[in-house]
Amino acid sequence: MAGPTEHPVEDVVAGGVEGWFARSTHHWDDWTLADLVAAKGSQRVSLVVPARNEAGTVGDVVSRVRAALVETVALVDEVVVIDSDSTDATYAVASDAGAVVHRSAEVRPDLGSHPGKGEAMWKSLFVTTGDVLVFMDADLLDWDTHFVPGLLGPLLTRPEVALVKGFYERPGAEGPYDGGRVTELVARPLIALEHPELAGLVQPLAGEWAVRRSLFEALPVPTGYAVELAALVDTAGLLGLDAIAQVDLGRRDHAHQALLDLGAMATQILAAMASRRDGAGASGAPGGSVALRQYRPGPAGIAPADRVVLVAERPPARSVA
Ligand SMILES: O=c1ccn([C@@H]2O[C@H](COP(=O)(O)OP(=O)(O)O[C@H]3O[C@H](CO)[C@@H](O)[C@H](O)[C@H]3O)[C@@H](O)[C@H]2O)c(=O)[nH]1
Ligand SMILES: O=C(O)[C@H](O)COP(=O)(O)O
Repeated sequence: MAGPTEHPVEDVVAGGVEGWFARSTHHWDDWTLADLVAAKGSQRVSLVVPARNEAGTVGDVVSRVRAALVETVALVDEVVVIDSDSTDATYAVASDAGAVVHRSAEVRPDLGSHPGKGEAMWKSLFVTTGDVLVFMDADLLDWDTHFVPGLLGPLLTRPEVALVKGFYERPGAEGPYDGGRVTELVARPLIALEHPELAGLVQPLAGEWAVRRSLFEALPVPTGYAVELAALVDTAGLLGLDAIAQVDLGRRDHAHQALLDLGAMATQILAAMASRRDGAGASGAPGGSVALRQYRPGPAGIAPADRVVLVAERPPARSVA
């Protein structure tokens, strides 16, 4: 039986997406390291790794990138871990591996502190020196250092590109290009409904992406997990779709969150898109939260489990004194 979405895709997705995909989709080995070091010139590159309780994996991420891209070739100028309120040994492990480590809450304490990945990324703008920032998750299990030069390729060689998104094969229950549960059930449907121009992005939620500082500091930044989709939507709105490119990075696997935790991530993404749709709060004051009621087994049967999901956004960093 045909499913409800099985119409010819050309009837549904604007033709512009196909053109963008053809123009703006690259492969990580389209450039050699020598090409990229030459194209980099005097620009500075910062690798930023937001990390919350990633003591088991962050050391490997830092030490491998440093060995391949800082010590062997001069492509990355600094490896900065933003410790996002970790309660484990993330700070010490990352520092021992050679990263410059900052606790998110201690960066610009005058601006206050919020929990969340987006907050850590926003705070990175105040402690990094790169003209280009490359973000990478700290919980990577199956990955390689070519992710970083791959993400830099379009930024260093195409002046019109301001944001580069990674994509990869990722082992999933539904096949290698299963985007992940929130990607398939929240992000892609939202893109279909509200931002069909972004439908060419293979992994819109990927944590591996690169951006020019001049762009990232002009964007409002959700403090939680909506930072990725918001950056895509806001970049396309500000600079147009051709400011975005994507790169096939090969294969990647990461640690998986529990379904109910992904419910909180989905809530943050839906809130950020609602604020953009309704024109309220895209650069709004911090402090917003939503009560998410979920259910778990309790001693007397099913029991509600309420969690407070933070949906605050930071204003563009360049608007902050
Ligand atoms: O409060 C937090 C939560 C997470 N992280 C770090 O952010 C990275 C990604 O977090 P994770 O919980 O592994 O995210 P995923 O479930 O894998 O979510 C995917 O989808 C999210 C929504 O787009 C992206 O933010 C992620 O990078 C992407 O991997 C990791 O290094 C975390 O340690 C923080 O720094 N602070
Ligand atoms: O990208 C996503 O959708 C989320 O990170 C969840 O991914 P997972 O289903 O592979 O855990």
